[in-house]
Amino acid sequence: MSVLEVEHLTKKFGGLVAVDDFSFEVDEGEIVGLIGPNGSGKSTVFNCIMGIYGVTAGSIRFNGTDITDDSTHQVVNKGLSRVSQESNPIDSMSVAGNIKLFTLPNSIVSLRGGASQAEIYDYASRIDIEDDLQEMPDELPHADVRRLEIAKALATEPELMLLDEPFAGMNQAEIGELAAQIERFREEGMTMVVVDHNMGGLMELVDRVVVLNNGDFLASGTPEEIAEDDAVQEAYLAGEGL
Ligand SMILES: Nc1ncnc2c1ncn2[C@@H]1O[C@H](COP(=O)(O)OP(=O)(O)OP(=O)(O)O)[C@@H](O)[C@H]1O
Repeated sequence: MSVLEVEHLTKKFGGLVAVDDFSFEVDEGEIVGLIGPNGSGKSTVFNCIMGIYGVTAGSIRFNGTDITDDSTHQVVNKGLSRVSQESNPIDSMSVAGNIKLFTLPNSIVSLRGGASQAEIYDYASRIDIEDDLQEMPDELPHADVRRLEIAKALATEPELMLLDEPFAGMNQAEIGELAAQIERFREEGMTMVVVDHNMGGLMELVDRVVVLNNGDFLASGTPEEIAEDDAVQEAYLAGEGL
């Protein structure tokens, strides 16, 4: 069954068409790679799914329910979470505090709530930063700051996680470790869409790759098929290559 169905999605910024009648689906338990050259619309697709941008046209369904016009808060409550390209921890709060913030009820009148220490430890240990819980974010190495972003997303208990360039700035060993952790999330039952510029960290990880070019669907297939696809090669020729 499809967990996520994006149909004929279009997003315009003034006269600029960032996403142009783009459709794709994600099945339960899949890890799908969403790739495309710089500026092809990948992050905009994620922002539309998460209710951060209103869509110009098209529809988005999650577990069969229309979420096209939902707010971000509603989308997260339904079981979707996004790890953004930028890390934005609150530097005056510990790693544990940053994770807890994502578990607090979204209401100004709530005085209680949020995850217990044991739950926070559990979220952190799923991405191997449980030893960093008392650290401040600006004391952490880059890879752990990125892992904190993932822990924050895990803290909303997502069924489907959207990861925007999770491997950016990581060295080969860190990429391998993170890929193994993402694989573990799948074994725990999570479905994922991973955005990247190229196939680098994705080749071994994803079941299927969807390629965006100029905001439009270009190709879909296994990583091997996509690596050999002539249209994809051509789209990347002007850029950094696959
Ligand atoms: N908030 C915005 N306002 C205006 N234009 C935007 C906005 N967000 C994105 N765009 C434009 O939409 C197009 C798609 O951008 P987007 O960031 O989605 O691409 P991308 O594939 O994620 O790129 P990258 O790989 O470089 O992150 C680009 O031309 C970008 O300049």
